[in-house]
Amino acid sequence: MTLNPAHTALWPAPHASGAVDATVHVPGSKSVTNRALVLAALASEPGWLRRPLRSRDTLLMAGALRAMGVGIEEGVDPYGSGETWRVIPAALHGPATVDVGNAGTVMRFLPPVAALADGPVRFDGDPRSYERPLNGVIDALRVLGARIDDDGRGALPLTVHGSGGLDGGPVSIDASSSSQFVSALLLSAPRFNQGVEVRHTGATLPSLPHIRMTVDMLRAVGAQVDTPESGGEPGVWRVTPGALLGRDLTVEPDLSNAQPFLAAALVTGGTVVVPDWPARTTQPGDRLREIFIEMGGSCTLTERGLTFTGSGAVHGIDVDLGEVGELTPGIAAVAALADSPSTLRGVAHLRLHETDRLAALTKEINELGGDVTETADGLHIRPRRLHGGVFHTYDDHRMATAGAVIGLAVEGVEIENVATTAKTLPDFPDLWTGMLGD
Ligand SMILES: O=C(O)C1=C[C@@H](OP(=O)(O)O)[C@@H](O)[C@H](O)C1
Ligand SMILES: C=C(OP(=O)(O)O)C(=O)O
Repeated sequence: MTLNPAHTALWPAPHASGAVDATVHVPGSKSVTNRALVLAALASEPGWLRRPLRSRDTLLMAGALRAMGVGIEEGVDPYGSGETWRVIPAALHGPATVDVGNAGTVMRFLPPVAALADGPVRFDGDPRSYERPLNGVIDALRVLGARIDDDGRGALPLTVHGSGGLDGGPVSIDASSSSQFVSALLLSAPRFNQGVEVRHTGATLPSLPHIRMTVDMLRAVGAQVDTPESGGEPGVWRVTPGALLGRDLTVEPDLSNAQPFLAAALVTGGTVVVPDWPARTTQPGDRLREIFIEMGGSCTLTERGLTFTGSGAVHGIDVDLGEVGELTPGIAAVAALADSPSTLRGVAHLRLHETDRLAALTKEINELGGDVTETADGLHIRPRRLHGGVFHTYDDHRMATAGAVIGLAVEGVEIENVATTAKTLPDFPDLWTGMLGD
């Protein structure tokens, strides 16, 4: 076996010589881009995405929809709003093959779309994608009328034998391992004959803001959705069948990808401005305005964007991150540099993300001299004086950006496979050195 040099290469994480002072234009949200692509593909007329994220996860989503017959024309808006994709819906069909990579959004959101296609759609992906839970989607689709061939593990690889439509109706699922099970069923449901009623039966439900994002985006394209928050039963979402509109949507910056840059301001006592930070959003990254303030920063949100400033002091935090799990690696990195211990709770499901993030953060921070222990549902982090060394990333974009944050404060940190940031932020190394003025 030959090793891919990109995966073994070490990237010397830049050490900050002083307080950062930068404006960072953060590319579009992965979660918004991939939902918008699915909804536009299922609409009854063409739609546009402005400033979509162009990264591995979103290109996989676009490629998969194209394989099922959808037209996606990539272009640049002549009037200056940047990259624009035109999505032209079509009758969905197999045979098709979908490479999900290791994108949760692709592996979960597309099997319901494939059930609406006419013909077989084969799903495969990176080795890690075989280990990520998909049972909630597979079992639910079978209840709703789909035929699926899998190997019985409730995971990839699998083939959805689409018959050009799906009955839909009521279904119960345990989405405690991923909110994406709920989002997946809701996104395609306007096209199911009876819509859907999804009832979550598990004890916990992670990443609620991402389910709200699904509901908001469905409503924005004309779907009727009843939710627990709109007076419905707790743990139950209903989508009425109906045609979806083609819309012109400008994608917000990815606030979870803004995290390492805000963290840079926090740990160096500097200032980072993120233009176009939305005044109102369902993105979980918006919670950083509270969390990083509690950890020592301050911020103002104006028409210019978010201005985040570190005070020079970094404090530990005791916080439940269940709703905003994808922020955990970046918060753990800051916590390792703080002046007091931290407890991060509510994120047991991170063991099933891109990698086992709780194990990976514990091992990598401890190998730099840290003192992190795993708990049943999170991490306990006692800050120690850290030293340089290799920070392994396990093909996890957020491990790479977390390591870069530590590298700002600790000399001699080298990130293995920084190229893995291409999953959601291919420009990361350039944006990072640009922020530091190199
Ligand atoms: O729906 C989405 O866009 C996402 C939902 C969350 O997944 P989980 O609920 O599986 O954590 C989040 O962690 C992921 O990065 C994106
Ligand atoms: C968990 C994540 O991604 P995915 O969409 O692959 O689940 C993430 O981006 O942190």
